Amino acid sequence: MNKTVIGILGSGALLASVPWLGLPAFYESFLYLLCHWMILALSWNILSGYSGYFSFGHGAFFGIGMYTSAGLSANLNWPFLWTLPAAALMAALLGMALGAVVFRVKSVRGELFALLTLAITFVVGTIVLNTRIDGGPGIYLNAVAIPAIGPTASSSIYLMALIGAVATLLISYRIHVSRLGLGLFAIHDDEDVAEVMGVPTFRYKLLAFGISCALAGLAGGIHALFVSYVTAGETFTIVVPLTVVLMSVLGGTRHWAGPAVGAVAITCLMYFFTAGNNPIAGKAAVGVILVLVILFMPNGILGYFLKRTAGRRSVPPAPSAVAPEAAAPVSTGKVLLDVRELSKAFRGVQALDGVTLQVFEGEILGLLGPNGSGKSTFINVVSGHFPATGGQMFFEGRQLAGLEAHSIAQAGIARTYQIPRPFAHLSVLQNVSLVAMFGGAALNHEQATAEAWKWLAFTGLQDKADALPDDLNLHQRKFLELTRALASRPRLVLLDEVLSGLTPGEINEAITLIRKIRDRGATIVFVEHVMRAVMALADRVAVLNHGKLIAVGPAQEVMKNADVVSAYLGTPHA
Ligand SMILES: Nc1ncnc2c1ncn2[C@@H]1O[C@H](COP(=O)(O)OP(=O)(O)OP(=O)(O)O)[C@@H](O)[C@H]1O
Repeated sequence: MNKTVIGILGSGALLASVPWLGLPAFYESFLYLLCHWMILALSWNILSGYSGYFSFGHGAFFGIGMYTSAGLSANLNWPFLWTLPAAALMAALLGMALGAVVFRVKSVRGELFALLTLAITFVVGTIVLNTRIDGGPGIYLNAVAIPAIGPTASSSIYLMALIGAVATLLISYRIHVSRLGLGLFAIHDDEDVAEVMGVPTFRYKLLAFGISCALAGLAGGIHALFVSYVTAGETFTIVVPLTVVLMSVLGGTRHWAGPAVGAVAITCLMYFFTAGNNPIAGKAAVGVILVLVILFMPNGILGYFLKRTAGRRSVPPAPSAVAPEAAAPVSTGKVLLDVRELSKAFRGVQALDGVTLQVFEGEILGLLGPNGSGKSTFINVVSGHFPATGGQMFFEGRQLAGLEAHSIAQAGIARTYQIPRPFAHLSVLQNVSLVAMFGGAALNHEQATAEAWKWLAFTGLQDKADALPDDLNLHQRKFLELTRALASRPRLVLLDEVLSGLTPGEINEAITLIRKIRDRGATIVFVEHVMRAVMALADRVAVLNHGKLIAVGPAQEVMKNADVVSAYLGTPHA
């Protein structure tokens, strides 16, 4: 068991002793509220903070939990503790049913997702109010037997919330340090790239949403007993989502404990002002503090302090990683990628028009063509970034058309982007190790980090391992794209204009590097406008024009082809 888990369990055990200290009941209800808001804020953060899908629907899932526990215990006489798993399950089912539809639609991201989840709160509230679930007068829980966990009724409710808070902290922490957490942070920064790098984005979002909703449902279930009277009007409001967003942003959404810090800070502040008969002043104070935090601590209180202490800590030296051993180039003549009649249309633009092309194992194939001829689209379709509109693609005999992008990455195809698209909030090392974990190499956390160091040494970026992508210059960002592609140990690498924007010296360096990549056993398809690089590297070239393949063969021959000359220079005027 690691120190963090021991710390969480130890603090929980200490707080669990409070009911036996003989303190006034006031302390228990105050501690109850702290735990209650901690569960809600931490659970919201698991989807919204980690993956960036801002949900305003937490009130709906919390409310479903409240009504499930209230209905089952007060109307159907279930023992109260039995109602809690049901509350969590009902909330999770609603969340996952919603996610199963919404997460498939690319356009429902950002503010649209927030609005949609807010609308769900009101829809669920209206249904509950106008059906037998509530029926109008609400549900009373006065007659429900409170499970005797502590010495008194109020201490029992507090202990239930404490157990929930400890469990939520443990779950939040475990997700943060797991593959799921890393995948969610990648989704936060660039979901499309995360998918292309091998992260199963749909499954991860759905799982995070399910866990988040289940915990909100649990908090709702316990809260039903705490308030002992449940009404739709007070449950399905904007208060819960707004408060948890404030708490999480205040504490820091990128840290597993940030929302807990925010929950403690805001609950204490509100309690302080309410106890002094100044609840309005308390709300104003929370607002002012939040504005100050957003302005001066954009990563929240915890993010701010962690950054400061990290700055003071000496950065551990990079392990003495050596670049991977060179494997013998494999030029077997075997077809690695077999593309047949591939087409892609974008509303009226036929970007690829029946392209048939074979890529042989161990070769470097240059993909050429004038601007807008379909080169990047070819890479986008083969890597699964865009679905094809027609045709077939076989990689090592396996059909790629119809596969999701993460499955294509896991099959052994890696790519770079013409304009580098690193994960902005992950360090250079994390950017590379993430791909080693999720891509074709499928390594565990430790192996992936070691693999990332090796490839950073190979591309000369090891001194930048702790930097954020924004701190890199263009040359380094292009090399980071390359390093990420290599860390997945791909059998096919698709390079999209890695040389554009580089100086002549940097281009020479990149040419040497691309040769080394092939010498390590990978097959390369590269899109390039820098002709001296094409001539120096390519075994064969293929030329596209208006989405059609017009020539393929050795570079010297193809560049003399009349169709190619006219595609680049135009047809001579009579
Ligand atoms: N996402 C998109 N939506 C609509 N049209 C697109 C999209 N991506 C590409 N296109 C269109 O498809 C055609 C081919 O574009 P593509 O980017 O593949 O060309 P390219 O050969 O890579 O060009 P360049 O050398 O300038 O990068 C162009 O007409 C382009 O405008």
